[in-house]
Amino acid sequence: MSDLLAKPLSIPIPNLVLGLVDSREAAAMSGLDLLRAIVAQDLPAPPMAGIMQQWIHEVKEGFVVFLGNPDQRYLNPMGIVHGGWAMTLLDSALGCAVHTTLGPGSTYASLGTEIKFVRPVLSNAAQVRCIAEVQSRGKSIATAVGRIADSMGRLLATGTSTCFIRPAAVQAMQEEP
Ligand SMILES: CC(C)(COP(=O)(O)OP(=O)(O)OC[C@H]1O[C@@H](n2cnc3c(N)ncnc32)[C@H](O)[C@@H]1OP(=O)(O)O)[C@@H](O)C(=O)NCCC(=O)NCCSC(=O)Cc1ccccc1
Repeated sequence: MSDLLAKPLSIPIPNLVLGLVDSREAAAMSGLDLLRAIVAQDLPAPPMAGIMQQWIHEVKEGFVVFLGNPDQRYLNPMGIVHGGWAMTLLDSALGCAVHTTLGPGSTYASLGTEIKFVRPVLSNAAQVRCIAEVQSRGKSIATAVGRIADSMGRLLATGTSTCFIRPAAVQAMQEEP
């Protein structure tokens, strides 16, 4: 994890195609395949990727890398990037790390995400990177850990998330009329 965070960043923002994946199409794919398709831009990134300037960059089972471009739109009255921006980045990355472990038809939701702000995110920080990994995966609960670093590899924040997983069979029953 630390090696990746130490790499300097110069990755341009992709020309994100924003939208929602059709729910039936999404349900037919594993979480890993769905997220890979979004990274490859074969499927659209969610609308919030454009609003927050945060997007998924790399994905493998139990592991994701998100990138984000903090800019002046996210400043709080104290002139640093609002903590919610970093929280959103971590919550997305931690949730997506868990999503990579799901089979077709399963769904998940974050139950709680905790963040520690180590250094302020500055709007001239160029680009930040968030790396998240699944720590444990049970039948219904998964935990993931992650960290955000700036373009110089300095640690900005750390976080953990607990996610609730709804297996495909249970999800299908809930969707029955
Ligand atoms: C400062 C402290 C809280 C304590 O740190 P300590 O343990 O005593 O350590 P230290 O003082 O050494 O500082 C560590 C490093 O940080 C650097 N640095 C610090 N300040 C600045 C600066 N201004 N600009 C640039 N850099 C700064 C400092 O140089 C050092 O860097 P270095 O190691 O030399 O390279 C630190 O943990 C921190 O900033 N955390 C992030 C908190 C955060 O961002 N929270 C979320 C946003 S709040 C929010 O949105 C809520 C809200 C909404 C609406 C309205 C109002 C509020």
